[in-house]
Amino acid sequence: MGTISVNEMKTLLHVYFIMGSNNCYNDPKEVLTKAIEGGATLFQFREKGTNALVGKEKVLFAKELQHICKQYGVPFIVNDDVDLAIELNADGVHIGQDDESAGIVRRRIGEGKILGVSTHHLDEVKRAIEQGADYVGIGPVFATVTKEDAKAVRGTVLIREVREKGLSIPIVGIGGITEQNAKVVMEAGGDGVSVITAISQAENPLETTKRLAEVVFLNSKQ
Ligand SMILES: Nc1nc(C(F)(F)F)ncc1COP(=O)(O)OP(=O)(O)O
Ligand SMILES: [Mg+2]
Repeated sequence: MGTISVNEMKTLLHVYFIMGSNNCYNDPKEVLTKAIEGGATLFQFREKGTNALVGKEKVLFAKELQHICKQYGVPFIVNDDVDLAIELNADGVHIGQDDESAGIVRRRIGEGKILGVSTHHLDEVKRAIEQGADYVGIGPVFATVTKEDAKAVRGTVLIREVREKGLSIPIVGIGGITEQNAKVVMEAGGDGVSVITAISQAENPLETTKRLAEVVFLNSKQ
């Protein structure tokens, strides 16, 4: 199987739920199930930070969430941990600027897997494209409560800049995104929004995801 098409990747990025065990008050398996039933189009397993699971517990937890994604046909992406992604035969990986280079990770996972890269400047976006990324995460768009070492809030400046340069790489915004502010990400040229807290700590993850999906759909360029 070759790399995913740009249009298919853009569709998958519409409502990109990201979660780890330490992002939830309630049962993470229940939260993920509700988010998918509410319309989440892609899931990223991001187990890191305070009280994150490690070792065998992390692998078992990842397998449980991967099983839920498989039941609903939602691709399962692993953050940072390329070895775990390969071990689980995950649908892809997401790496940051401090991880292995995108070129090396692309060679390790092969052409048929999804490769996402975090970017904060135009040169990082161009390098990600050259090295085989299927999408880029751009942020933090708004202040984030989740990522302890987040970079400066950038708004949608870089999303606009990438589009003004005529680059069609699929883009997902990240950082403090909610149903109230998701529209600006789409208007700037984003293909979707990635969300942790707004869904993982929602009173009703299904309804919250549904409303977020509606905002994205109404403002999607596709
Ligand atoms: N995890 C992410 N997912 C995305 C996605 F595009 F998928 F929305 N964009 C950005 C990040 C942040 O990635 P990174 O800079 O490595 O930090 P961390 O590993 O702490 O998440
Ligand atoms: Mg990372």
